[in-house]
Amino acid sequence: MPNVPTPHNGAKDGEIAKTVLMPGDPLRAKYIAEKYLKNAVCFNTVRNMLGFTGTYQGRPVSVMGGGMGMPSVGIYTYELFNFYGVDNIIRVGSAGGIADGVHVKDVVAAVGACTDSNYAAQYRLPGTFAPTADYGLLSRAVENAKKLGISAKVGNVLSSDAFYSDQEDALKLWRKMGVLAVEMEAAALYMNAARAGKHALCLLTISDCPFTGESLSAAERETGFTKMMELALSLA
Ligand SMILES: O=P(O)(O)O[C@H]1O[C@H](CO)[C@@H](O)[C@H]1O
Ligand SMILES: O=c1cc[nH]c(=O)[nH]1
Repeated sequence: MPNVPTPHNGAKDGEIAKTVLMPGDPLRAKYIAEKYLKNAVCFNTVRNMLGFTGTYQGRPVSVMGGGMGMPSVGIYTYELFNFYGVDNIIRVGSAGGIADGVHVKDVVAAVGACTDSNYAAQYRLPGTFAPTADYGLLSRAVENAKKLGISAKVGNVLSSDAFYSDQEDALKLWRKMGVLAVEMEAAALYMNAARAGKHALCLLTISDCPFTGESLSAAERETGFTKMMELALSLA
């Protein structure tokens, strides 16, 4: 591959598996590699955006941080899909629960990702693009969740550009549209996958609920998402 390594990823051709799990936090990537992967080898330390390849139940899988927000995840996923030959990226993120009945530690699978971002403008479409999960990955995630005894909530999420928004009522408006949770990357991941003809899925664990004040600590966010991680690994 003439484009690798890249300015953001030190991996050489062949060092990254066809399926990549992608948390925002590179330390969550390290945690997943150490806890679940056999013979994990670190392929990237550029900007401390750690990436590892190993095997899970005998199958090759990589895990790499993607950073926070759509510009960051947009760079890493673009390079993985287009320069490293990756076929599947499964985001394993944290999110704020906004719909009634969504609580901390719940697992959410994002069918679609609404967004307040302008990321799609680059495609110059004559309308509005609907960023969606890959149906094959999503349907397998739903099946595997049942087998693993995980009650995943499946629905729409919001990928927002602002964690701290000046628009106080924004989340109430998305909630009226049935949106389950808010995070900051799925829409760009789904758009990059669509444009590259590849596959993506966003799995989330609810870390806080802005309307009720429920919240997990930073340590629980780094390590406490085992159900989601095992579900994502089952898709590799
Ligand atoms: O836990 P991660 O995967 O980083 O996801 C969520 O957490 C960050 C904000 O705290 C944003 O990146 C948001 O999408
Ligand atoms: O993006 C995020 C992630 C967690 N919680 C939120 O409220 N927003």
